[in-house]
Amino acid sequence: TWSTRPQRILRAVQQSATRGDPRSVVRAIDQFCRHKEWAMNVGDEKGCILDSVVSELNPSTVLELGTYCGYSTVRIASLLPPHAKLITLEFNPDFAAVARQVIAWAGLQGKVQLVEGASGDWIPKMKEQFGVKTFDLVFLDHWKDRYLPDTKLMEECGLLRKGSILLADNVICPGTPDYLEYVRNSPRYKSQYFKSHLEYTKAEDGLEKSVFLG
Ligand SMILES: CNc1ncnc2c1ncn2[C@@H]1O[C@H](/C=C/CNC(=O)c2cc(-c3ccc(F)cc3)cc(O)c2O)[C@@H](O)[C@H]1O
Ligand SMILES: [Mg+2]
Repeated sequence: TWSTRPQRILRAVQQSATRGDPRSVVRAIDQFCRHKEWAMNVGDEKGCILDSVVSELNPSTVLELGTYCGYSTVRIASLLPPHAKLITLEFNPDFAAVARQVIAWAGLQGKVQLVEGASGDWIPKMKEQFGVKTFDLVFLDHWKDRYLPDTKLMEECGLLRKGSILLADNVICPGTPDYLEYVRNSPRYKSQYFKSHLEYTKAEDGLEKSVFLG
């Protein structure tokens, strides 16, 4: 096959979605991944939970760990208030290149800063590089064994404030047991599980929403 799956997802967006219309970009990716090729986007069912958390919080500063093709980046950015900023980290240059084009097709490049690099390297530099004080919302959707170390790193770097929300994908499938144990047992978090399904399937999965208590 001449292309990669992310490139085929981008082509589906360019062929089926309307430029500047984020909802049509989300729909095009969901259609492609449900009917043509499965891909690890948060998907439409968990995506609605993501949308409700973002809309309720109305965050000014958002961090996303693991951009992949930019599906959740587009969902989140399309719901942000005018001056809000979303920083999304992606260390695979091919995925980052696709995500940039998906985000641009949705017309959201003004709200999104896609940073090519590893979360472990960039989290300690957020304040000095991007003038970020703290994040109102962090969406974790990168390597599952990195959720916990990166959460501890964000705490150590002072990037979380009383009331910051961590929203984690895949806490059941593939699963993030050490992270779940931490946020559910630490006195510094109030955690809540939103039961759903693995994107485009009937398997159980869910999002964990954890409020940092300071
Ligand atoms: C470690 N620091 C990092 N810094 C920056 N980017 C990072 C990154 N780790 C990973 N990434 C990037 O995030 C993305 C990785 C996501 C990992 N996600 C999954 O493995 C995943 C996997 C499944 C899945 C579920 C069931 C199954 F049978 C097969 C797969 C479902 C999901 O929703 C998933 O999110 C890639 O784009 C990768 O390049
Ligand atoms: Mg995921």
